[in-house]
Amino acid sequence: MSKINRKQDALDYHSQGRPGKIEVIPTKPTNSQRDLALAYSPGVAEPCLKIADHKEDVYKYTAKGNLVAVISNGTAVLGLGNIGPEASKPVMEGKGLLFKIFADIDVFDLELDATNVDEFVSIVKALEPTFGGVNLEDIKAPECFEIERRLKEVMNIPVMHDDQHGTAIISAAALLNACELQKKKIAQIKIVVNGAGAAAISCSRLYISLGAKKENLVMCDRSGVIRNTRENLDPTKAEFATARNLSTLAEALKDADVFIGLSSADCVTAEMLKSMARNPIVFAMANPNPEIAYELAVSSRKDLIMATGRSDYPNQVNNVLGFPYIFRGALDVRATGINEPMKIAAVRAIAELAKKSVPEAVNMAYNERNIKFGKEYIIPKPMDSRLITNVSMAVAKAAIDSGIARKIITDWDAYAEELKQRLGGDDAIMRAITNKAKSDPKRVVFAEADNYKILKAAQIVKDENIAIPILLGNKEVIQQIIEETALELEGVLIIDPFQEPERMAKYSESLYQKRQRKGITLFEATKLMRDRNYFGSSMVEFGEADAMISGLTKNYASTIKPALQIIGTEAGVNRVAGMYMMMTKKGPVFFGDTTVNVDPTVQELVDLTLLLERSVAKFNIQPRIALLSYSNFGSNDGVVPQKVRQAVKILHDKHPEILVDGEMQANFAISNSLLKDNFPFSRLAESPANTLVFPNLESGNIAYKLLQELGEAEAVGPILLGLKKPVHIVQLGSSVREIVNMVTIAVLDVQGKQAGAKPKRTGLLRKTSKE
Ligand SMILES: NC(=O)C1=CN([C@@H]2O[C@H](COP(=O)(O)OP(=O)(O)OC[C@H]3O[C@@H](n4cnc5c(N)ncnc54)[C@H](OP(=O)(O)O)[C@@H]3O)[C@@H](O)[C@H]2O)C=CC1
Ligand SMILES: CC(=O)C(=O)O
Ligand SMILES: [Mg+2]
Repeated sequence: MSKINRKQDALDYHSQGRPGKIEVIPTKPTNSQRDLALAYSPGVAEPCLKIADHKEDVYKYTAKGNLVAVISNGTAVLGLGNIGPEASKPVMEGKGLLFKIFADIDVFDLELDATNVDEFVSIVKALEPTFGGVNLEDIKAPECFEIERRLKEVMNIPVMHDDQHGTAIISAAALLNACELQKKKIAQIKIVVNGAGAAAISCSRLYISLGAKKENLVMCDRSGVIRNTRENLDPTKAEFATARNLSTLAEALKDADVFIGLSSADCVTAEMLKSMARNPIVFAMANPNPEIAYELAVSSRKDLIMATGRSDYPNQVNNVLGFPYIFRGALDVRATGINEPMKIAAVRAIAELAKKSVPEAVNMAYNERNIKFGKEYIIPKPMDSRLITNVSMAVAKAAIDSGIARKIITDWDAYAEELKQRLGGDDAIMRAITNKAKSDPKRVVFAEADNYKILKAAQIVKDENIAIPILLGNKEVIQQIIEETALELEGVLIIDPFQEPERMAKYSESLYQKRQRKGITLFEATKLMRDRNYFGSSMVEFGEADAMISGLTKNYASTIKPALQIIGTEAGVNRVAGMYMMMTKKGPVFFGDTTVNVDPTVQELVDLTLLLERSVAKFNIQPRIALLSYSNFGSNDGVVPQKVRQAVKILHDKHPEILVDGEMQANFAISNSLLKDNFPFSRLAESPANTLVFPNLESGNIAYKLLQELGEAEAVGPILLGLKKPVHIVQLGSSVREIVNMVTIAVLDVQGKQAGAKPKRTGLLRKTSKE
């Protein structure tokens, strides 16, 4: 069941919404007649003429310099074999996605119906005017060698067959580090390479150029050990044919120090590994499944270092660690190719990075306390944001030093900064937030667990280790949905309030104690407790869960009421509020209040601003707050501008340490220059606001919904602010992704509250002065 389910998830991931994984997005304004006249005819003729005069200007006026072609003919797709160009497209789109998120490189993936070498070479050669670089991918050996050699000869842009050189670079970095840890000298190690294709041949060549001895290397293909007595060997296999009297992989592995697998799944046994020399190194890199399963390998002996190509085990030796950064460095200096010094520089940079102390973000990303150089960390993790600076800069320097750069970098600090900036953006923050949640997952009770979307979200947060779900509802109904939809929620606690008389009584009594002077009798409290929002809130109140998620099937008011009655507000806060984190192209922007306070007074606006300020700071973001209206600093005298102006005055007087200003119009708040040019005195003149306080619920609510629906931003929220313990309410009809995001926020909220983060300032409160 589990496999079917995972497979279906992968299919859904690719097919849902816009099919596939990538799209093309314009980078210039396109909203007026003038824009179009510039973008296309007649304006476009001007850059055409410039480029016609001076070809190099193509880098100045077009996207060529940041555009890489990922090209395959589908003849060696992962370890799946010759499955054809169409079937290779998901992998190529996947590479496009990785190029973009890890190095901000744009990709067109091109799947060619061309297995003939001449035809393939002539098609790719003709593409040179379009691209800044070419990543050849999943093209089988031996054709791939000739294809790459010929293209490098005739093209003047970087061309790299990644299965050859990317794999060689990454695995060489890992091999150098593994040798160091196992106290082996590269010149002496006995290496067995299983596979004699694109990856295996290039890896072997690179190991030799780093000091390994060809006579110590034995290579195998499907027919076993490649011996120099074999007939009709193609020249690349012949290069590694051995004179030793060996025929099978099992024989070759006896007393070997290193196993390099670049072949196919499950062709190595535990017995074979047991026969290797002491402290062996095993890189089983076939994708998607390695030559020997990770668990089987590590249980075969204790002294080995084990790596695979997979992301779900330690030591992922996968070319994703290299290609984004190698091309980034090559493009940035407009290198004419990717040569040996650039490859060696990448090897060294990757190997060295693994020995440096790991930033907290990387520990968080992998939910580990202290990742450090050792047998289970021989190579950096793909989510390590230092890769872009360390590897790209090393590659760029090597290109300049070896004389193949057409653009010289002189200010390396500025280049490092530029590289870091490329990793910004909305996904980066959501990834960081998710990683923080994973570092210390919490128990989250789902009040509406008899709903497929909720169960699906529970499955995801469980699988991703974001939270420990607790499901509330009728057990049979929940089990039935789980079975019908093939979800995997074994071991997850399901609680049916009706089967919990003791809890019911305890919670009802507590509610009665809290509300007896507000019109609730014990009978009524018992009746209310049948509502799972009351029951779930009580679990949170009694510490039997850390947070509750609800609201998918009920309106906001009826979900928030139980939380307010049972849990109540933080000390000093007498009014909760709702905030959205809008993931915009300019980064995250926080909106408040979007869900609770209909028409706040001046003081309530002040309180709301303080609550938002504290909440945004918890995301490790310095809040830059604009109080919005339809007027700029007194330019209009309406009731709303006046209210906002007064709130700003109070904030400036009483909280001068907060970066807040207003009243101002929304475009002035978020523009880079409008405020500076027109109101240079503003406290926000230097850079745009990231937190927007709306004058009333209407405007906040309309603004976020418009942005969301127009596809301008993903909305994460509403994040309920001001409750003593975390209850978060998703919007009626939210998507699974939105629910998962909300759970992530809820876990973060628990972490913040449990860390004893005492409010620096109280939020929506009137008791500020007493605190
Ligand atoms: N982790 C990573 O980053 C990367 C991993 N890989 C993996 O490496 C593998 C090979 O890819 P690539 O070189 O591009 O493909 P190729 O098609 O060019 O080469 C495949 C080679 O593997 C050999 N082979 C296949 N099955 C076996 C087996 N059971 N025993 C011995 N040899 C076998 C083939 O032998 P024969 O010549 O007899 O047909 C051939 O030599 C794939 O699984 C791929 O996923 C590739 C690139 C990067
Ligand atoms: C990772 C990769 O490129 C492959 O397996 O082919
Ligand atoms: Mg590949």
